[in-house]
Amino acid sequence: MLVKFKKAVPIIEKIEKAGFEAYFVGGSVRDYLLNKPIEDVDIATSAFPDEVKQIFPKTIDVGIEHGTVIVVYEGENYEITTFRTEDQYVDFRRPKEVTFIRSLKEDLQRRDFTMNAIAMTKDGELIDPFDGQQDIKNQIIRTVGEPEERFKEDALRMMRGVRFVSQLSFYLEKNTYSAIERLAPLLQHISVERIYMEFMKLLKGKNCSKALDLIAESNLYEFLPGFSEYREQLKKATTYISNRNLNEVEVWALLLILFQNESIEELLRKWKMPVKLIRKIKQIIQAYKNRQNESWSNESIYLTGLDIAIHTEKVFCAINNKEADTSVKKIRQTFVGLPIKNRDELAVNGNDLMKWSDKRGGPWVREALEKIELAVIRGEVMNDKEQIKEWYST
Ligand SMILES: Nc1ccn([C@@H]2O[C@H](COP(=O)(O)OP(=O)(O)OP(=O)(O)O)[C@@H](O)[C@H]2O)c(=O)n1
Ligand SMILES: [Mg+2]
Repeated sequence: MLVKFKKAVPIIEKIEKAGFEAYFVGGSVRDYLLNKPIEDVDIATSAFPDEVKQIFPKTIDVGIEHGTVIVVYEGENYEITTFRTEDQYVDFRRPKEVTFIRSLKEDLQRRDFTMNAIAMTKDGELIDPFDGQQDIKNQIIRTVGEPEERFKEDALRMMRGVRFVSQLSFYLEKNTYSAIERLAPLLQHISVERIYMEFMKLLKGKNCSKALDLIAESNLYEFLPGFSEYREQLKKATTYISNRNLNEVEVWALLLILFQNESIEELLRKWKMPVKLIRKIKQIIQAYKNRQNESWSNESIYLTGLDIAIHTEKVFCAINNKEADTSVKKIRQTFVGLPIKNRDELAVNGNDLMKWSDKRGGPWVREALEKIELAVIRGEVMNDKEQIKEWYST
């Protein structure tokens, strides 16, 4: 068993000693069976939250109403969630209230996909009433029971389904997929924050192209903020992205370039994307426009910045069906060879200029510095105080 599970075994033992059941469940068991690195281990138990709190000296309340208590054990936090059913769903979202139950089987039954509905005992024995292992082996994403029921309980699960296609390169089982086609409009009931989180995970997955294609083919795209008019562009994007290894920022930029949307800012704000990320994507799109007109120069790489220049080149190559490695390497080399990497590295400053010309400060200082900066970058003058002085005064 993995160290991460082993370290948590004493927790399960303590719960069992108190007369309850407890198991490893969810994504950690799935990823373990897939031989993927696991993140946090989740534990499900028949003990109710109050009972869990009585067993452990150090706990944190995070979502008692959902049955989740964090147990702090040997410096680590563990989420312990009481077995529950969620039969009073309202509005196709996760319910406000849940019913706690004592049966593992019933808890597994309300989970989204068979691969996520496998429990593991502290001895590593698997409890798998819905044949999740078989589906993992066949690379199939299948809902537990009726897809309609599972998606109506929580419509975000449709996005989770395509997100797993991207992360795992698995296939959506036929009925699961056709339910997504039918029920896609239910996504309207889900908060943007939750959709955003799933979509970002999707964009980071290695099979992102396929997942975006499914989003375009099913009707999910219509219910992604600002995407409803862009089905064709989305389809096109999937062909550009395929086998390109673009990261999530690059895919966002590529999508927006294809959308040719006037107000990128507005569209991304609908997603509640962090402003820093919005700015970065906008920079890439701006640099892409320049890149369409001329190839990279010392000056344009310097002004764009290495990071943005590389993102831009990768997007440019994807859209123009060019191999990216060589040109990205060239951008790096050019950047390394630049005499200065930013204005602070310039051998002169505003004070020098004022001294030389015996003039008082003003907007001219900035303008002059910018001129010198570009001359240095273009190699017209060395980044050396004396040489700049000479160049400047002639
Ligand atoms: N809408 C949801 C979200 C979660 N789950 C269940 O809760 C588990 C844990 O949820 P979460 O951590 O959100 O997802 P993971 O499947 O663990 O995926 P990740 O690796 O991204 O955490 C899932 O495996 C699944 O059994 C569910 O049934 N329906
Ligand atoms: Mg998880």
